[in-house]
Amino acid sequence: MIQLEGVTKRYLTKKALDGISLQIEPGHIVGLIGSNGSGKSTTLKLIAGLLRPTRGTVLVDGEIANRRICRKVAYLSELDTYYSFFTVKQTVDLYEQTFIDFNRKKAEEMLDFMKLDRSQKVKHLSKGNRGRLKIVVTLAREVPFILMDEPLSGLDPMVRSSIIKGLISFIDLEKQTVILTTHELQEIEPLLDTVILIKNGVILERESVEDIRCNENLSLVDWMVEKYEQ
Ligand SMILES: Nc1ncnc2c1ncn2[C@@H]1O[C@H](COP(=O)(O)OP(=O)(O)OP(=O)(O)O)[C@@H](O)[C@H]1O
Repeated sequence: MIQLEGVTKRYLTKKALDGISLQIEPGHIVGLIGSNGSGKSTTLKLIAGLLRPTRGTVLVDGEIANRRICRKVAYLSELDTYYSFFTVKQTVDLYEQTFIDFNRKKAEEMLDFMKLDRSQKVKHLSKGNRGRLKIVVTLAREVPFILMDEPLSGLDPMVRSSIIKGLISFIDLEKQTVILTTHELQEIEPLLDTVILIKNGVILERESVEDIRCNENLSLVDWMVEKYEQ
């Protein structure tokens, strides 16, 4: 389980998160949504143990989230963090050597699914294909928590839906919890079961996607706009 209790994060004078509390139970796919600068990436980095809260606590399975939490958490950064002179295969090799939980067979299946050329250098990949590679190496890790910051960024609209459908088959919801941030609400809607809406570092709402669709009869985009305007 992921627990944030009264978490504030300041960057020098900027308050990115303002006393948020949040609990995410295992086996969910949660979307963190909100406008630019609302605090989504900061929340993921805190759970990944890459940042420390200014105030409050962040627990992953009861453990304080610090750098060692990467044993339990796979994190897909919004930035390109790979060695550009490595090939796709060498990048996957590096991940396999770094993480004992890395499932090479799953990675190979995903490389095929993503239609990635194993011999191509990362620096020669298109932005969309670099995005696919990030998804492969993140989801090939068999860890209880998967955090993805803008996993659809750079993917063209024609492939987003099919990649999202593929993602579902590579996630084991019996054992894994996924939290992702995205602005591609329309495409991501079928993947999510819960959304958490952030505005100015504060959680505005948390709701099940099914309730938004069936009870409120709204798309995710319309729901977000409505809540933001209130
Ligand atoms: N390293 C940093 N130093 C100073 N301010 C930062 C830093 N990182 C983020 N911020 C600020 O903190 C706030 C929250 O940023 P964050 O990246 O978490 O937002 P976000 O919701 O992920 O935005 P986006 O949708 O644009 O990716 C923003 O105002 C941002 O400018």
